[in-house]
Amino acid sequence: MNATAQIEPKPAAAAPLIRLQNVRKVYRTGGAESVAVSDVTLDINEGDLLSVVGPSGCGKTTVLKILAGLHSADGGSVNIGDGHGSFVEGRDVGMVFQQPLLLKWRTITENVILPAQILGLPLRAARERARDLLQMVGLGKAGDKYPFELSGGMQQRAAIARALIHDPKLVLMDEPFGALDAITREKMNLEMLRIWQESRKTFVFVTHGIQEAVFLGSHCAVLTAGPARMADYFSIDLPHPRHLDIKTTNAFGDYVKRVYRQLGMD
Ligand SMILES: Nc1ncnc2c1ncn2[C@@H]1O[C@H](COP(=O)(O)OP(=O)(O)OP(=O)(O)O)[C@@H](O)[C@H]1O
Repeated sequence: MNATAQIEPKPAAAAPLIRLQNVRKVYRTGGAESVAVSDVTLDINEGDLLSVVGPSGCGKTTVLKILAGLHSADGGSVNIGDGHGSFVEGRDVGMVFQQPLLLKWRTITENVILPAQILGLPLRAARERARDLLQMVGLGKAGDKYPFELSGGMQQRAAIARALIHDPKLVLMDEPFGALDAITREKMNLEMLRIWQESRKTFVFVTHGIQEAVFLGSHCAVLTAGPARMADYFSIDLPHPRHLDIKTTNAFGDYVKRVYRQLGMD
């Protein structure tokens, strides 16, 4: 070996966008305490789609609220961004809820640009971006319509476009397809994967649906209730693009069984 050869330093692995370590949240009401989340530890890298799955009351929404900066944790640590003020919750988070929550007196475009207006971003650019986003979510012709003219699935697509209008780094989705019928929900799952890949954003997707969690996720966190804790966290190494027939494969079934096992349902 040449003694003068330079040894190139190994590039440092990129830091995760989000690091939760032993996160705990206790709600206190009327002198009573209830542990909503205990001991959640996970990393979310930029560009991941993390599914958070678990039964009602296991603390999924609480984890989202902590990520959104709406609640602080009572224990453990929450690190988002590089710690130098480059991540600002109001600006860098987009949210999608179970209901689309569109303002009925505004057109779809006017609904989509609302977060940009609230943040004081230039409106002309926001309108242009809204046009592109509506195209991306399959609503290219619906910008001038009002919410009542759209189906539930279309309204939820508009809500996804609205969550992306201010170009957030992180998109938090709380059971966004829970109110849709089964067939529309399957279609929205396919759309969701396409939107995730096109937008190149980091998504955290809360669901009760075990199959939905496995189908969508690049990673999956399983929370259990009573006591609320994180039971499992793993990456889902199923190939992309994912089509619905992947659900009939053994590999998909193995991930689903893993979640069932953690929830005591095997
Ligand atoms: N603001 C609050 N004050 C007191 N307790 C709360 C509050 N919010 C949630 N909880 C309790 O904390 C626990 C976790 O609630 P959370 O909403 O995070 O669960 P979840 O998994 O999202 O439930 P679901 O799937 O039904 O929406 C539940 O027992 C709930 O009753």
